[in-house]
Amino acid sequence: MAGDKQAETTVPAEAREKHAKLAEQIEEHRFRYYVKDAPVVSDAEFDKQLRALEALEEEYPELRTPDSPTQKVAGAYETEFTAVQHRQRMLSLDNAFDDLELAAWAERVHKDVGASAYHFLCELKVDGLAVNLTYERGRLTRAATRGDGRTGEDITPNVRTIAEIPDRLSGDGVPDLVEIRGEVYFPMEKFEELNARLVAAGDKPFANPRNAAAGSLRQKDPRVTATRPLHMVVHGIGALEGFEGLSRLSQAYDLLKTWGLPTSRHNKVVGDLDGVRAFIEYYGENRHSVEHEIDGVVVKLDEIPLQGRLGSTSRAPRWAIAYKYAPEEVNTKLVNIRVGVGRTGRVTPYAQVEPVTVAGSEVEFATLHNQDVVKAKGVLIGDTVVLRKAGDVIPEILGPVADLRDGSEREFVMPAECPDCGTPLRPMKEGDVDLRCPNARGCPAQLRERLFYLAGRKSLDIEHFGYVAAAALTKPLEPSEPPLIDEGDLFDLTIERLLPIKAYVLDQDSGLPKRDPKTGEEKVARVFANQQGEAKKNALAMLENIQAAKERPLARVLTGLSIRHVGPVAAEALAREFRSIERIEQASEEELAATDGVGAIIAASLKEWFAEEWHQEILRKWRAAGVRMEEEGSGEDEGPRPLEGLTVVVTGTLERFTRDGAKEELQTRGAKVTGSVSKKTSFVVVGDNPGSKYDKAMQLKVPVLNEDGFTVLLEQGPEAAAEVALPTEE
Ligand SMILES: NC(=O)c1ccc[n+]([C@@H]2O[C@H](COP(=O)([O-])OP(=O)(O)OC[C@H]3O[C@@H](n4cnc5c(N)ncnc54)[C@H](O)[C@@H]3O)[C@@H](O)[C@H]2O)c1
Ligand SMILES: [Zn+2]
Repeated sequence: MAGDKQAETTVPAEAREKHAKLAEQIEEHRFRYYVKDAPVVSDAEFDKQLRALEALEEEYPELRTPDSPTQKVAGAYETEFTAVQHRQRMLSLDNAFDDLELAAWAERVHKDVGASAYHFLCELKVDGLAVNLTYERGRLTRAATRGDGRTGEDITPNVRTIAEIPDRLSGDGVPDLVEIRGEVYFPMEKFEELNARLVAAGDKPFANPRNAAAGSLRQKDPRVTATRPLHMVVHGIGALEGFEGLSRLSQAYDLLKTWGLPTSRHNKVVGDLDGVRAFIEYYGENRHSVEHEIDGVVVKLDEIPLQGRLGSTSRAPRWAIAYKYAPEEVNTKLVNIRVGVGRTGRVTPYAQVEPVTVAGSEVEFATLHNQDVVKAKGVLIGDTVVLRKAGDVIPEILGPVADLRDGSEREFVMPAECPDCGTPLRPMKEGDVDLRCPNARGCPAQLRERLFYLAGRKSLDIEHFGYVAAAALTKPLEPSEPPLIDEGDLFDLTIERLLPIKAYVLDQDSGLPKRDPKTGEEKVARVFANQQGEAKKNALAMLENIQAAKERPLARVLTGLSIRHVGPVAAEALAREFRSIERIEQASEEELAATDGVGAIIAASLKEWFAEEWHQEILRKWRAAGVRMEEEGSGEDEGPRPLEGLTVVVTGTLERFTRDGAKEELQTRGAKVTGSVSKKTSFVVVGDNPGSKYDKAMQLKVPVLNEDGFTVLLEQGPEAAAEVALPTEE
């Protein structure tokens, strides 16, 4: 405050207390994280606390004492491992949470570097734990954790169990002594398996893969570590003796690779900050195509002599910065595990959590797949859990924060009966993990999901026919008889039947009634009529759109029948090959299975579907209502099919046709289009940059057509095309 000059020297007691409390909390979290490998708050929450402490010290610099958590590399604890000294200190990294902070760092570097030319080395920030490997005369003599940066824990026997880490360096120029720094990580795809094993053995599961890496490596018995699929990536060099002339870190990595060390294939040297930004953006979008979890990007000055000139603070080098991505993991409470009924009757548990915001959206539900997955994850109802939302992917629960349990948590029990219709659940086939409600016709939930799918984009695409309508038509509160007991009467719906309907307004994600945010009551609405009892515009539009949907192509109608395994792609294949529902029904299982893009499982499923009497009834009603049951132009008035019997491959870029366009031209003339060249191929059509298919055609002496030849094939047929085929060499 302006007039309060004197107060600046003394820190208010309140701030001092707040500082002490925060510092203590942070130390506690670090202990749980680095020693117990079981943090109780998310990294984002931890980072927030640390930033709050920094802000406090910014305001009252007196509080920034050397033993403040902001000034230290975390991790000086008494543990079960022998303490060992690092030859050179292992530092932490300063963070940038946005482009401004990144640019400010680059600005400082630019100033400090002076007139020298320099480059940025971009690396991925691997989410694991840091290790220091000492090699003497090429032999691994010691491995240690980071600890407080000077003293770490001796984990040599544990590290020796990691296959990727060489016991002996190979190749030329191996130095007398070198400290290799890197990150040990646990692959995401093995994580659930590990937790399943731990839970089965009565042990505590890990909350996320980073804790699994740390917990697996820091085992007293290295034989346990040996059973864990740990990996490592190198990200630095400490002490180095008997080796001269390293000028660039990127080149040093190349050298380490020749010695047999696991370096990263994702590193990139760039000339300026825009290059760094492009790298950050690229991996922001492709975060999950990397073999390990990443929580950011580390940008380093590549020139080693310049690194030396910039030096380090007490906890981090000035020549590097960690750019952190938005966190994808949060901790929240698992309020309940519910079960939902899908379109094919599959009953799946899903998690209901205390609503949290993660990766930019509010999450209240997360998938749990099936009852075995719930067990494997080791989560209990009432647990604090780690929830992960990666990009557009459906949110999932990673694992429980077992250390926060108070005994009130309870295990999830899969219900024995369908939550919607009460029918006893059972697996479809013996040995299936998934349970199903076998009441396919009468289960209102299954019908609701089928109708919603049928009205959706992939099928009949009926505008104004959404989830709420699907629910209202299948399980209204009033009248007691629903207008639809299966799909059969869909096209005969009238506005008179819709007007009296009152129903819950359902939420599409959970299938639960939405609640009024003020009263908390479940929302009930007259779905199709306004307050005067007249038809809503949307209701009339929906009915109109239902009528229009009768004209949709055969493949879409087929998709809308919700035949198991028959999605849009299989439906396309069936429509193309058989051209009417009747012919699909009459085809033998072998004929169906032999169709490109169909196969035995779909063939069997089709046979099963047609065998149901109520399915036949749906087809009869739809046919009577005028729904398209045949491909346009099929049957009697089918156009000429001059390319019937030919198999054609299209490869490379054509000028006058898109790939799909070329395919369609061929298919409407009766040719079969496939993706690979064999002896049975009649023609290969090649555009620019045709690649290996062209070579294959040459090898097998299959006639090859260029774009002009392709036009001849379409317009004049196979004989004329054969005349203009390109000469096969030799
Ligand atoms: N949840 C909790 O309770 C809790 C407690 C303590 C710490 N943490 C988390 O741990 C992290 C803080 O730990 P920190 O101080 O070690 O800092 P940091 O993890 O932010 O950065 C330093 C570390 O990054 C690692 N790293 C990964 N890839 C690297 C690369 N390519 N080049 C260089 N280093 C690389 C190194 O091990 C290095 O020690 C934060 O993410 C924090 O949220 C969480
Ligand atoms: Zn049911």
